[in-house]
Amino acid sequence: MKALTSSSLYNLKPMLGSNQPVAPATATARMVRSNPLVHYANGSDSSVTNRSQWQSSCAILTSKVVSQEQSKSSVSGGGIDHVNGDNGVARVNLVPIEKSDNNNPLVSQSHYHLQKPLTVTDLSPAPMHGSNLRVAYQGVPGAYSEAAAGKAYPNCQAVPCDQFEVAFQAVELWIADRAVLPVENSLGGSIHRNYDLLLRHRLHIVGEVQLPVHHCLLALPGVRKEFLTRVISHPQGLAQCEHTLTKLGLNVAREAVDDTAGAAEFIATNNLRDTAAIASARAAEIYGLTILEDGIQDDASNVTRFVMLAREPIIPRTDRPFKTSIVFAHEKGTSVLFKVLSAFAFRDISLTKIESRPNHNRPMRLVDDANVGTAKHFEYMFYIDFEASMAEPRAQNALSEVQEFTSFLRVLGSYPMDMTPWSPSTSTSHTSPL
Ligand SMILES: O=C(O)C(=O)Cc1ccccc1
Repeated sequence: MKALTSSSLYNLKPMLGSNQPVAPATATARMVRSNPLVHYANGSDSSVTNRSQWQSSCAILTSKVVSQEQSKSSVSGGGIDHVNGDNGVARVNLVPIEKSDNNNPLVSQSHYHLQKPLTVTDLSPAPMHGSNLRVAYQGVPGAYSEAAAGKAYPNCQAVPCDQFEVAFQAVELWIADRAVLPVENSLGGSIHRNYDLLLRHRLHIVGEVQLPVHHCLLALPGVRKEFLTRVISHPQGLAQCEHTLTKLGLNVAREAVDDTAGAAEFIATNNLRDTAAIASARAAEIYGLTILEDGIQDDASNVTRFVMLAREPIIPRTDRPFKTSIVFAHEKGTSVLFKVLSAFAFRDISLTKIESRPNHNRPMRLVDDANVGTAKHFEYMFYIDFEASMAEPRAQNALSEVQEFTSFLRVLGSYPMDMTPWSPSTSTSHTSPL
């Protein structure tokens, strides 16, 4: 059960030329088969491929920030995905191939199929129901991100990756179709490192999932709490159970690892009888651990929000509630934030999130004062989520206005809101995908 690593991606890179539309699927098939895949039943994906209209409105709003990186990715990200549905990476081959010999057993049927001319049907975007969609997540089977992938795309193949960076690259290199990324938690707030990743890469948010997170304390069979000298988990897992661990008398060392299920796997693989993991009940099942304590999160309504990322944006719609995520920075100036907020308030657009984060590219603003010295202020990036679709004129107008006050503005995505009825977490919610 090996997760994708940056070195396994590196080995694939030479095969993934931008003018070789078939290569990614070949690489994927090989990679995916050697990796644990999780198949889910049913589901739907509203991804679309006819996106020229939406891209042009996106382009207006992001024209200030088109980077080299983006132009590169739009070259390799275009092509076949546009004509043949979101998952149809290898169904057509735009490179002319000589007609094959049908009687020749060496020529496979699927190869022959690639030579058929395009038809009108090929040009209409195929509805995407999540089937065969490869969703990259950080962690190993049993991780919450895997459950989030299953909730968003119930029919998907979840592709484990050893780091978030690798999950992003898996999508960029066509090894996966989506990446799933936890971005905030009801207890711990925003997961800032992941917001930074969103900015460093050019993937688009195409969906969100709110997942009730129900943590368990797991150990090898026969191990009792008194034996424990250490608890390991993802930093979010440790933070979300801090008080409960203390209440349970577990004043033992806490150690952070890359993901919750990875912690469970680590204990099982190394036969550690002095260590427990904070992870899901599903992780206990997969790695043969027992549940010492069930539901150890400090707050029963512990929810994590995940976003789904793709190479291309989806076309925003108005027939269901949409959310839009943006990030912006502004040159120094008074009341910019007030003006930005009023652009939404005047149009009755509700904000669901606003957050600032020091700007890595321009961390400091120095203000000289001859008499006193040099004042130093952090420069900030602002992240805003608002409840409107970019297909709505009020959202387009608000962003045009925001653009006037800002030096940098990027639409991270306009996507359907997760409207599933809310229920507190239960241990069964993680024994199988939702
Ligand atoms: O480590 C995991 O399982 C994750 O998916 C990240 C995470 C950790 C704790 C709560 C929510 C998500």
